[in-house]
Amino acid sequence: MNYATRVVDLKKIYHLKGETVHALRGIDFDVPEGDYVSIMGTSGSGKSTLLNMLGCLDRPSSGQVVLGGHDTSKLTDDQLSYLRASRVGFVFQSYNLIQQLTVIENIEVPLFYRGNVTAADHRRSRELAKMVGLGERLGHRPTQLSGGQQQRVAVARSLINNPDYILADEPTGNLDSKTTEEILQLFETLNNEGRTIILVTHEDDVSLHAKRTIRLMDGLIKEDHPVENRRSAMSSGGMDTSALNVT
Ligand SMILES: Nc1ncnc2c1ncn2[C@@H]1O[C@H](COP(=O)(O)OP(=O)(O)OP(=O)(O)O)[C@@H](O)[C@H]1O
Repeated sequence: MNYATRVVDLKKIYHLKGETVHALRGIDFDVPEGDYVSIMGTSGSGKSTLLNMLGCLDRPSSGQVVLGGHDTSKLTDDQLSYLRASRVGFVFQSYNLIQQLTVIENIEVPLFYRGNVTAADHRRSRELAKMVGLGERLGHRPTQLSGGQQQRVAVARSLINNPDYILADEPTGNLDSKTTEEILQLFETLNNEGRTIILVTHEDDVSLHAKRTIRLMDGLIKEDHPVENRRSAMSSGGMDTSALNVT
């Protein structure tokens, strides 16, 4: 089996003003390619800390996160940044779009970290915009878009580098229920096309759309199980996914 990532005895200790916080106390799990995992847990259970490790935003105190064959704890800052930019697609609760840039420019932002942007890249960003239903709004700026549309831009941006997985942090936290369903439908379509998704959420309703739930408690995994009675957000009609180019 191929794995998008493997997490081995992951520990994270923070030192703050003479205090030691054991945020992660020995976490083990694998994410096979094509999985759709929701990470849940009460406030302070370690979700953000784990997300930071999976997103190569921080390093473990001990243990491993293996991504693309690399143990991230062994990489230099530059290597870690490169891995982050090339192998992880991020979707955040607050979209994190650049207000001065258009839809198409926002989708292309991750390419600038990689270096040259080719004509093929421009074609792909247009196709991704179309795939998320924004083909007619390429020149709009974030303030001219609804919350759901902004999150669609963020999803398209997360895919521009053909990442190993999408890491979504409360991606529907700012959206109403109808728009939440639309974004979850988009994730479901992407997962059906083979994309691996790791999603952090507080909401049971959202986690029921994933294939599997990992529940953290006090820095440890309390539960890791397939989702029973999985919900589908798919409605008739579907979506144009021809730009996804899943490999
Ligand atoms: N930079 C830091 N320095 C010191 N302690 C930290 C730091 N970041 C997190 N912690 C502590 O680590 C523990 C886990 O925090 P974390 O933010 O990962 O939890 P969480 O599950 O994401 O919570 P929430 O749902 O409230 O965001 C908490 O006790 C928190 O106070």
